[in-house]
Amino acid sequence: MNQPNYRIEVTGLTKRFGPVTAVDSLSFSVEPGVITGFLGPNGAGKTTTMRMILGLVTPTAGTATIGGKRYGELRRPSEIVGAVLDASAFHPNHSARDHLRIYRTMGGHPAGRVEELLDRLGLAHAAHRKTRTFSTGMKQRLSLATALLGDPQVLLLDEPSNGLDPEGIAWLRRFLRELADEGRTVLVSSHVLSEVQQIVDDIVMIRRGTLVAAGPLREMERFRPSTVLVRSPDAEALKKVLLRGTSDGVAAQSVETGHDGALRVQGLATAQIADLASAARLRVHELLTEDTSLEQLFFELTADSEGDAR
Ligand SMILES: Nc1ncnc2c1ncn2[C@@H]1O[C@H](COP(=O)(O)OP(=O)(O)OP(=O)(O)O)[C@@H](O)[C@H]1O
Repeated sequence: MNQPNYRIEVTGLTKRFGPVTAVDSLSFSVEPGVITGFLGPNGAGKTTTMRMILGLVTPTAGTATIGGKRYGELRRPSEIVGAVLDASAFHPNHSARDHLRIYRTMGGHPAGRVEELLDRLGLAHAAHRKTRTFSTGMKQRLSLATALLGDPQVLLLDEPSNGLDPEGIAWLRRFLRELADEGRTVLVSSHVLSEVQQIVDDIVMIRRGTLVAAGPLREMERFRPSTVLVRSPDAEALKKVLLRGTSDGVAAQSVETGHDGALRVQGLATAQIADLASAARLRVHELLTEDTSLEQLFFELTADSEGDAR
């Protein structure tokens, strides 16, 4: 069978709300079969982008397509795209089963879907309970069940890990993995990298509405400069030597002197530092590589966007 490729393609997407540019010439794609994390601090433009993909907000410029079509051009869109933008939007006096039945009927989905999804989402035991008694984790599950009623190939989830405890996050990870393994396109937004780091394969990172980085999470390693900590009684002389480097151009990109007098060197490996020190007859008492954590990298790459007026 020829299964269409439901890739999400965002091209030059821009949204201005009066003087505020929420999304600015943003381009990226999201592939089927993997989980993609859509990352950026609060206010970076994630929700606005997702709403444009879903046809809920009209772009000022650019396009967002799913399987090559804009949302508005999709036939029976709820069978192609499922979304959770607000995981608490339930009638408080409806039971989980009532809620799903209403949405199943509205969407014209098969009758068996409600029980099947209650089961799959681990909600069968709570199906009769009113949603106002639900925990955050149960609400997330019910939202996911609602989004999956049409058995969509594409899933867009806005901050699904918000408020989940570690067990809830582990459950979400397993569940989204199953969906991706079934060949679905899964886009998950978050403003906390550490919450989705264990969940996602690819990332799209934005800052102030523009793209910062995109690609497999493991390739983020190359954006992760390691710093070498150097302790030396000859620190000031060593700093000059490291910045000057070798005659064939191997030199430190930066050397900072910390409060403790230790040097923090970027752009040179420990062996290169040791060799340069030795050639200059300078003493080294300690050499230590410090890896930037991904969380720190995320913070650095997306810094200064929070609360900015744009
Ligand atoms: N309807 C609107 N009218 C005016 N400004 C808006 C509107 N919607 C969003 N914005 C602004 O656009 C920017 C991006 O907001 P958006 O909600 O898309 O960011 P986000 O990355 O999803 O952040 P959060 O994680 O806080 O939801 C913010 O400055 C926000 O105040």
